[in-house]
Amino acid sequence: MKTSSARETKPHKSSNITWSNSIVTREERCALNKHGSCALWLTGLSGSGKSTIAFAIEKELYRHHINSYVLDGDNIRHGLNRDLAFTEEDRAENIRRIGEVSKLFVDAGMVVIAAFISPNEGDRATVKELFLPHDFIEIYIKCSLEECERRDPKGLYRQARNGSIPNFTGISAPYDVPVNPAITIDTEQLSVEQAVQLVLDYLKLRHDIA
Ligand SMILES: Nc1ncnc2c1ncn2[C@@H]1O[C@H](COP(=O)(O)OS(=O)(=O)O)[C@@H](OP(=O)(O)O)[C@H]1O
Ligand SMILES: Nc1ncnc2c1ncn2[C@@H]1O[C@H](COP(=O)(O)OP(=O)(O)O)[C@@H](O)[C@H]1O
Repeated sequence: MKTSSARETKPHKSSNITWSNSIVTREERCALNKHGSCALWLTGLSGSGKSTIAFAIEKELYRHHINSYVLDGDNIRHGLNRDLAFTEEDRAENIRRIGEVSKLFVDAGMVVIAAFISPNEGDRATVKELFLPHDFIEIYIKCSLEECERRDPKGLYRQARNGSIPNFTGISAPYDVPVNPAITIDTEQLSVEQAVQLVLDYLKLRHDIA
């Protein structure tokens, strides 16, 4: 396991700044929404099924009148994180920023679904520390490299294998398998519907969401 973490990558540069408290609390926002808030953090190889499952969870939560929003790696890299590439440092910064954005969503009273490869255990642990323990739910989207490569939905593995994409996770860049995820979804064994049900069942245990 590598030792770098998102926090080490970006030190706090600002000085002379204070914190302004809002008058409306998270609890009041949740009361207005009629449900609690949390972060579902999906991690896994490219092609493992993160986006597919994230959007399916969002749809199911919507059906249950639960306000949720997907932050998806590819999409976020078109905007907020368009300045970042796939070096170890840029991935750490990518994950740090998404951790902070996810924290804002949770404070806003929503269920945020973050779907990022987030390959580094240290970076994921740093994000986890931003949250109260039960507000951060790490979900390992498990799928063998062989199957991800067979699916190759965007043709990226083929390009990584022929050398036209450097630092490709699983091929030429590492992926740290989560040590103790709250939920493991093996997409070689479970359908998308079963995966969504697993997450919804987990959320039911909290009593305030699903
Ligand atoms: N070098 C390299 N390695 C891995 N992935 C790559 C790379 N280059 C481009 N892509 C595409 O970027 C998507 C992953 O972005 P993430 O922000 O989730 O990556 S990371 O968490 O910062 O590692 C990933 O999307 P998913 O397939 O949905 O995981 C790819 O489409
Ligand atoms: N059980 C499953 N769960 C999720 N995706 C699956 C499953 N079985 C097959 N797939 C397919 O695998 C691919 C996963 O792609 P995607 O969701 O973009 O993954 P990621 O976001 O991890 O790169 C899709 O083409 C999807 O249809």
